[in-house]
Amino acid sequence: MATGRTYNDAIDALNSLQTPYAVIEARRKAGIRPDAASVREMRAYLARLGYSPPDLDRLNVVHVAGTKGKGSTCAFVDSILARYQRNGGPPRRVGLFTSPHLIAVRERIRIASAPISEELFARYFFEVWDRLEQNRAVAADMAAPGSKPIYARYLTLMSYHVFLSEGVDAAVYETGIGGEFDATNVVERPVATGISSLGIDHVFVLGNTVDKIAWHKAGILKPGTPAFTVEQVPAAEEVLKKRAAEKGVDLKVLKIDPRLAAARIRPDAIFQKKNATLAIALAEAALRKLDTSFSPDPDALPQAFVDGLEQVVWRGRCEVKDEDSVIWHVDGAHTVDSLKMAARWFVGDCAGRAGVGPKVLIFNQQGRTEAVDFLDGLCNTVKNADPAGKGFKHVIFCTNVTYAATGYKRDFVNRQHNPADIANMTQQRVFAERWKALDPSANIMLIPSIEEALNTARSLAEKEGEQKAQALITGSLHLVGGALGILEGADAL
Ligand SMILES: Nc1ncnc2c1ncn2[C@@H]1O[C@H](COP(=O)(O)OP(=O)(O)OP(=O)(O)O)[C@@H](O)[C@H]1O
Ligand SMILES: [Mg+2]
Ligand SMILES: [Mg+2]
Repeated sequence: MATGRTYNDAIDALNSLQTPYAVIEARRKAGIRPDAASVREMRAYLARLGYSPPDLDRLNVVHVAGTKGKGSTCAFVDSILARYQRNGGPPRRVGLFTSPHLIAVRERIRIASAPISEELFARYFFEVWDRLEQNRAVAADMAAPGSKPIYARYLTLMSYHVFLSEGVDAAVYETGIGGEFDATNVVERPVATGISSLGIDHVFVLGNTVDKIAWHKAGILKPGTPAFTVEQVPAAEEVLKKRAAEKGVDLKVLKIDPRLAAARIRPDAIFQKKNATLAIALAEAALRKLDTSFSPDPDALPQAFVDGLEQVVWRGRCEVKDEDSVIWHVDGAHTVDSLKMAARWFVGDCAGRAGVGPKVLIFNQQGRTEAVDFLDGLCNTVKNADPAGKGFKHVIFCTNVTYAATGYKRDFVNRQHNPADIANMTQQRVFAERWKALDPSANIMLIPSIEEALNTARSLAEKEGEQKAQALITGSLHLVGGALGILEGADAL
């Protein structure tokens, strides 16, 4: 481990906690999946830090699981609570914990909607590090003494320390993977729980059908805590209801909130209305607990709610950046369903602009072999929306390596993928093959880094046209974060 104690040192130390590719592969082959031991382990680390699960009650946690829309829902809740507080109500300080990060690791831990500073991150990171070292013997029966939790668990643990130390009294938590065995599931008495849209993702860990996946997500439901979800496919809804009943939880399945008619949410799409509906219910449940004078109006949203929904900032999702030669459409979708949403949003936005130039796709997804099946919906949605049936003119498959010359930005170092696959662009070749079958007329390119992919799209646009090219960057939040970092300067947050 590095001897310094700067933010960069903290990120290097954190990266050393990533499970290496070889270990992941060995586990996968042996069929080892996370189980109840992971939450036990989190409790042990919490004890080494000097906390017990009841201490987390001070955070008044709003806990969100789901396949898609978790982060968006959490950002809405955070934004609503922030506006409510500015109007003079509680909470005093709102914390937000999300994953993954887009541009810098510290985005995952926010206070008052802003990522904690590099200084604060470094300080708390090493406080956690030292306490874990000093208290190796504590709860040694629940986690190996001397060990540190893996990356995502470390950040979860650290977030509790940050929020408790900084006087946060309402904290919105996005689960990492699943729910039942997720690191965030050490919280025992959240003030509200929510399950956003369910679909297929993380099949190795969670299972390959939506009912198995629903089982995991329902693991965050807690007796005595108000629980909400949005309308789901029947197989998922059935499991959620069954598990809720087993726990004695009254799970409310929400239809799109009619009060949303008063708020202009972006994008104006059903999926986002579902996220907003869930967020409203969660914020209302949290405020009932935090503010005895709060009582929801069934007919209208308070202004703070409307403002919170309209002014939320949730980067990397349905973003447009208008440059001289290219209009960049940026969205971090990375499942079959969400990529269809992203494609629909892209064609809708292009259709709303005068004089649309050639369409360019920049796509990547690393480490998931099933990602090749993401392409069909993406390709067809764009082709079908065009009166002449034309799809993307240029299709660029790149890696998630940020820069051509210097490689990964520190915050994006990822030891969980096979380095040989990245060097050989193995996955990108499979994508190219599939796209050729889907749309033989497309100009398909393999480009080794995000920086070069953006430059290629720009120079194609400059060479070809009077009209601006329309580029869609999607498939991976790492790709999108890297691209935004380059488009805005590396420290843009
Ligand atoms: N309810 C939804 N249903 C389907 N797609 C959605 C939904 N909400 C958001 N999306 C799409 O998924 C992308 C990611 O959204 P968000 O960050 O809210 O999800 P998430 O659940 O936090 O995902 P992850 O943590 O796995 O990246 C968005 O850019 C959008 O394209
Ligand atoms: Mg996910
Ligand atoms: Mg997320």
